Amino acid sequence: MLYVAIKKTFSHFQLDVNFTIQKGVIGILGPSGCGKSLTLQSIAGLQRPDEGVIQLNNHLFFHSDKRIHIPTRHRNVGYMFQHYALFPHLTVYENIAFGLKKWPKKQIQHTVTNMIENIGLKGYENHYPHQLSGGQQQRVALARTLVTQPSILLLDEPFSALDHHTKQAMEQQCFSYLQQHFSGLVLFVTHHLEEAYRLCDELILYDRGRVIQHGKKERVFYEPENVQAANIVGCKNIFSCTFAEKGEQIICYVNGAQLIVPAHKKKSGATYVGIHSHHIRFVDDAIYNAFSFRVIRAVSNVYTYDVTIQTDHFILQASVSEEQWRHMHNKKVYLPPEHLFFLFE
Ligand SMILES: Nc1ncnc2c1ncn2[C@@H]1O[C@H](COP(=O)(O)OP(=O)(O)OP(=O)(O)O)[C@@H](O)[C@H]1O
Repeated sequence: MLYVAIKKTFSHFQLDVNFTIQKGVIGILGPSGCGKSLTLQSIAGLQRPDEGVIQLNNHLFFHSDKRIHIPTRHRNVGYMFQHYALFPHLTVYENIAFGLKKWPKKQIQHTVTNMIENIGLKGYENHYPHQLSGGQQQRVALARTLVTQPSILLLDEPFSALDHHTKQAMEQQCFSYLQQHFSGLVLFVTHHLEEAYRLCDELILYDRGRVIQHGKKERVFYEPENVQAANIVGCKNIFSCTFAEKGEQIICYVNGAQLIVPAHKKKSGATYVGIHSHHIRFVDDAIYNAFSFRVIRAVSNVYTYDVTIQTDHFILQASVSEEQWRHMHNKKVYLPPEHLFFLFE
């Protein structure tokens, strides 16, 4: 269990966050400069908050009222970031063994050899960092972090300096290694939405130094609380609306158009409605939520098209497959009620 409730003020920025996480891989997502790294640095003991509490299991790292601020070396935290430097004059073996100096020699040898095998670098023990690829260096960095058996792992965009292919391979290796060999909490900062969805169990969304939503990843992605949260999880269709309840349904009015939403999705006080671009469908016809449209713009990606379409009432961004793209032109655009969600401002 990790409990974080801290405040830190700089002249131009204020961090004021509060969250508790129990277990698993937790992602922190948010725009640049919203306080993600500052949070990780505070947990690691590299930044001292102005006030608050940080506690990992029974270990109090920081408590401003009690004047407790445990130094980094006594927190048993593994911290890995983008430009994590290996010692250039030490071999792979020596880099990984660096933090174990106080251990018995035999145990060091056993642990480091095992670790090198686990990260797939057997045979590279005597190589120096400059003799390794970026992905291999990052694996050594991860091994060096994990070999000390930290109670929590803090990952601050650790793979973002790698090329796309290496990054994906590293991610997969890293997280399957963690699944098998690491039972502690992992707190993972990323800008990458798909990465966050793939790798994390829970997500914490940040905006301007505050937590704006925290929950299971599916819930955060598919039921964002407010407009800012919807933006962070990549929702491109957000409309100001009013609505009226009618039995099992809600009629939602957007620029004069009516959208039907199931009543259980009601959120009192919400003033926006949203839908993800990949949930938009194209149909021959439907009783409701279907509109004639024209395509304003289409951008071809490797496997999909990002299409901007105009109806009489609103402009929509849809993400469609090549197959859908070929057959959509004589159809109507359809906003499935089950995929619409209400948002607070
Ligand atoms: N030591 C410092 N002195 C002054 N301001 C700081 C310091 N450290 C961080 N900040 C400010 O705190 C804010 C949050 O920084 P932080 O590095 O946590 O952002 P971030 O969310 O990790 O951003 P990014 O995604 O771009 O890495 C920024 O405005 C930054 O300038």
